[in-house]
Amino acid sequence: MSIVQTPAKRMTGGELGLILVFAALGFFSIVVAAKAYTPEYAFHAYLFAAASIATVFVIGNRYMDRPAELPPQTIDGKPNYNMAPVKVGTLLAVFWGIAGFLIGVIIALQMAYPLFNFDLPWISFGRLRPLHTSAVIFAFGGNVLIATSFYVVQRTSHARLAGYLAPWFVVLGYNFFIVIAGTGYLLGITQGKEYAEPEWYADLWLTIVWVTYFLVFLGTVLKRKEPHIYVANWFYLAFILTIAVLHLGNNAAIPVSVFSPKSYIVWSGVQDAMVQWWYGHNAVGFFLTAGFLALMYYFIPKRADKPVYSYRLSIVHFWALIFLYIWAGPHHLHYTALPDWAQTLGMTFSIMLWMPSWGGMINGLMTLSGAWDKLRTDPIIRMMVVAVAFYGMATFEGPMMSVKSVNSLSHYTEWGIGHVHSGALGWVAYISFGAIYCLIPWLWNKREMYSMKAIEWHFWVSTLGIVLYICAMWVAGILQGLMWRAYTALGFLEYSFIETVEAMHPLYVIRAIGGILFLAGSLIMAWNVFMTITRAETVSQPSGAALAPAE
Ligand code: HEM
Ligand code: HEM
Ligand SMILES: [Cu+2]
Repeated sequence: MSIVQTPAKRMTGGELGLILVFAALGFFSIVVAAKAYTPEYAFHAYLFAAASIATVFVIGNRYMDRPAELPPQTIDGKPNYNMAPVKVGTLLAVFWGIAGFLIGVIIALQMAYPLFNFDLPWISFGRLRPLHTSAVIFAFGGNVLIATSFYVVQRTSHARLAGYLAPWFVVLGYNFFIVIAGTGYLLGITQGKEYAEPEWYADLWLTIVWVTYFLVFLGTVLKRKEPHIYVANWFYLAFILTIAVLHLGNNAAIPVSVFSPKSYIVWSGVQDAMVQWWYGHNAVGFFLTAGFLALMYYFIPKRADKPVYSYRLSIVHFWALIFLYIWAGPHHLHYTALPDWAQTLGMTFSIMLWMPSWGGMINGLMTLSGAWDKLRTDPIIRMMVVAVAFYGMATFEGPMMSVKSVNSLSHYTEWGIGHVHSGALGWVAYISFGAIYCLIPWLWNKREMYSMKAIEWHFWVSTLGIVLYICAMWVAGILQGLMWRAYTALGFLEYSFIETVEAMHPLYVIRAIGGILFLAGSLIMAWNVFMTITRAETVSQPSGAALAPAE
């Protein structure tokens, strides 16, 4: 009789540690819930408690079910990639995208027809607006960035994602932050800082998740089998690191009590405004720009099967972009109490920022040189190239709007909203859609997306939506700005405020129609994603992954 020796199964330090930490957090949350000052805060404490207890059980079950050995780093000499967190992140991105666009459509309708506020505080414009911005930027954009970064860093490093539970903690912990933030807005919990609305406890949680994200990403880069760190990874690293610094600086707040959701920011007066827009502007620069440039640098060359146009240009524009963005924040505070020199500094750096921005655009577009026909034949490439073109447009418009005399017209008007959405819909969402269309077949081992025809439809329907949206907002913005500053011969204001509001109405209706088209396009994408995963033809070697990476 022979005895087969199996290694004894042991809990890893991470499993045991997380079980203990979450058990403690669950207990602590119940205490906080019981003593909370407000029912809304108690609700959040219960959510923390429920999520903590669930996590303890999930980790325990996972430990019971798993073999004694952890998954190997390589199988037959090939890296054993960890794609499950990437899959979940990608699907969550599709889900949150639709949720965020839908809320965008609702607030667009509310601006055209105030009736849509239904006299309910929870869904009034003031609460839904931050829900929209957070859903599209942090929930949709954030999941796209986390999922693609975990995919790209593994493939370009030829290494399995660092950590065993850590990648799951990042994906699920981040999405828990989104739930706390979003439900908080509906219940009226906010610290009132644009794009940084969540209160202190949500911010603390995000800090822990984000540091883990940084460690997982960096750990994977350090394990790499490739001598080079591929350019997309520099952009991801800049994004992760800078967002951490911005988040800490702009949320330096002291809570009233651990039993209260309310906190007070340590900065005061115009310093607070300056820190807020140092944060806000660089959230655009590092979340909505650097992060998505990483997508551009991986998915366009990969899909087009071409190397990046210029390696040198990518280095130059990377460092220039990082150096210049950090100083441009004051362009959000023109003609305020901020010292004049700071405003001029912000304006100057914004104008300089045009160059490295277009450096990136040129590098993205020219990657297609010699393969321009793909624009006609491949709707996925077309979507990504249009995204880069919109990036170029938004980064031309931005420097222009940062010039004080232009800003005196554009500030406070819908022009800003037009600028935001040419960047957001045209650049951020389109490059994300392109990446999702590439990723889904690669992750689920399919030859292609289920329906190319549906991608064509998505492209054209949403392009029409974007054009309606941003043209309406440009007209609205300039009209608004000119009406506000029009004087009569006697020096009185030519228009009462309500007249300017009335003039906006048709343009708001057009914007809402544009938004509905954009939302419709994303629903087509969701259907296509579902059909690809469930119905499309499976291949043993997914087409995209077989190509040599474009290092
Ligand atoms: C169906 C698509 C969308 C619609 C209908 C929509 C609609 C709106 C509306 C009505 C506002 C408020 C405007 C105002 O207060 O005057 C807004 C603000 C905003 N949206 Fe969207 N949106 C959409 C998609 C997106 C996406 C994909 C992003 C980002 C990736 C985005 C980012 C923002 C931001 C950052 C603001 C705040 C702008 C500011 O304060 O200057 N939106 N959106
Ligand atoms: C060189 C690049 C850019 C520069 C210099 C720039 C400059 C500006 C300026 C001057 C404003 C108006 C500030 C005000 O009057 O309140 C603004 C607003 C904004 N921009 Fe840009 N922009 C750039 C690129 C982008 C891109 C690519 C995006 C999106 C992906 C974007 C998103 C936004 C957002 C969200 C706001 C609204 C902030 C708010 O809530 O008030 N920007 N930008
Ligand atoms: Cu800015």
